[in-house]
Amino acid sequence: MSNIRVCALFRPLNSKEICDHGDNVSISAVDSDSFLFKDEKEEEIEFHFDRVFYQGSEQANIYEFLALPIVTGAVNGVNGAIVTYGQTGAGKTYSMEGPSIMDCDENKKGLLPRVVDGLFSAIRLSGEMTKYTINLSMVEIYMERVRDLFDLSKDNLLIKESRAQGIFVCGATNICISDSAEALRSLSIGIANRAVGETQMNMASSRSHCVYIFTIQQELKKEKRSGKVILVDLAGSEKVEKTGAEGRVLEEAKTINKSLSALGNVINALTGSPQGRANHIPYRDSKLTRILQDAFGGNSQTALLCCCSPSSSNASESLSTLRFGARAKHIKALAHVSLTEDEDTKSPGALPVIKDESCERILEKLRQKMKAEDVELLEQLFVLEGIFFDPNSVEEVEAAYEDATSRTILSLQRRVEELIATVEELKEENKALKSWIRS
Ligand SMILES: Nc1ncnc2c1ncn2[C@@H]1O[C@H](COP(=O)(O)OP(=O)(O)OP(=O)(O)O)[C@@H](O)[C@H]1O
Repeated sequence: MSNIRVCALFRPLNSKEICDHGDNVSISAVDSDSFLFKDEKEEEIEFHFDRVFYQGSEQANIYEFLALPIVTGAVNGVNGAIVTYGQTGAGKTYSMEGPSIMDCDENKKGLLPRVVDGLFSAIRLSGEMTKYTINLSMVEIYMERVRDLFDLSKDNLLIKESRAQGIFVCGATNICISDSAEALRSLSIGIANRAVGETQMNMASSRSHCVYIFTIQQELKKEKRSGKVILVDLAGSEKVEKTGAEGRVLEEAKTINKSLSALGNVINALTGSPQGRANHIPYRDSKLTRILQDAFGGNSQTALLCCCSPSSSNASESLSTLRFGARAKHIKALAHVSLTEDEDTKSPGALPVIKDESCERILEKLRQKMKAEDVELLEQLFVLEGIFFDPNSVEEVEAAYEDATSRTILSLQRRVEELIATVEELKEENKALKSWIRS
């Protein structure tokens, strides 16, 4: 069973599209989960998704189908991510925020305010015995730098991993929210800060990924659980580099392309894993995939909303968005509950025992396969790279080891190149000195 939901969304035609191309659309609906798409050569391709939201769909229906299961999961300790993908102007931010995060018509409210309401109503329904704490952080990824949207002075944050928190943005402001109104106020501050940062850097919001992280901790007697919902409004997926862009715009486009490709590669690796064998998943190839690691891996539920313009004038970009979504639909992963550190190490429950056994089994296999000094090197590299993780398989350990060693080899190669250059410079200097002495 696949625990990723992939939906396609077609926003209404806008006035420019109508003015330039009339009401020519590239899609014709078959039913609620499939449609025919006409590409630029007028060839028809049939697409199937978990659900298709055609023009005029209700925001409430998108939330209920795509996000509600993730909200319910997060309140029960299962991580989840909701990602909007598509070209600039395709409706990603509208789907996420609605026309405005505050003061918005109830029907038009986007996923974010609905997720907030959903979290608090799930908590209300769960009874008074359980104590919940919800924290919110908001970061933006621009040119592979992670910036805190609650504190713009923190503009190059690191992504780390710990047993207790899983993947987290180190040093990001975490706001404890106690009700929907407070959450919306905080979100609107983050969104306003994003606009301030854009002006400061002369950058458009469509060129950065915006990441909203809700962490939900629950405590019942001595039992603690934690789940999180990550919402990502991705940068525009359009192929800017083909338009002859140069300078910073080209650099931005390359960086966005790289991170979206990394997202695609992670999806491919998850999709292409042969049964029963853990593939190496290249989460570390971009900040985006690293932040999403525990939302795309085993412990997660994922939702991808592929936003498209219905206009035939945008057929090429819409096709690439739909292909991305179609590929993602094959992700297979098993959701399970996150236990906090206390429970992880102290509880006599089944999971920690399984983990200990599997760790011991992995170490034993490594000892058989590798020399003692290699195992030691592996440990040192993990400390150097700040890798703390719970290996689920020998393959995972080996993949991380390969990652760390290839980066070390790369940096050693660079050092050797630098030294060769220095030797060449010294030789030249030596030659010059010798001829100066002779003359
Ligand atoms: N479902 C929708 N219903 C009505 N209008 C919409 C819808 N989706 C998008 N729009 C309108 O289309 C325009 C572009 O949408 P939006 O800003 O969400 O695009 P985007 O994909 O987030 O672009 P960017 O990458 O530039 O941030 C907005 O003016 C928005 O109001």
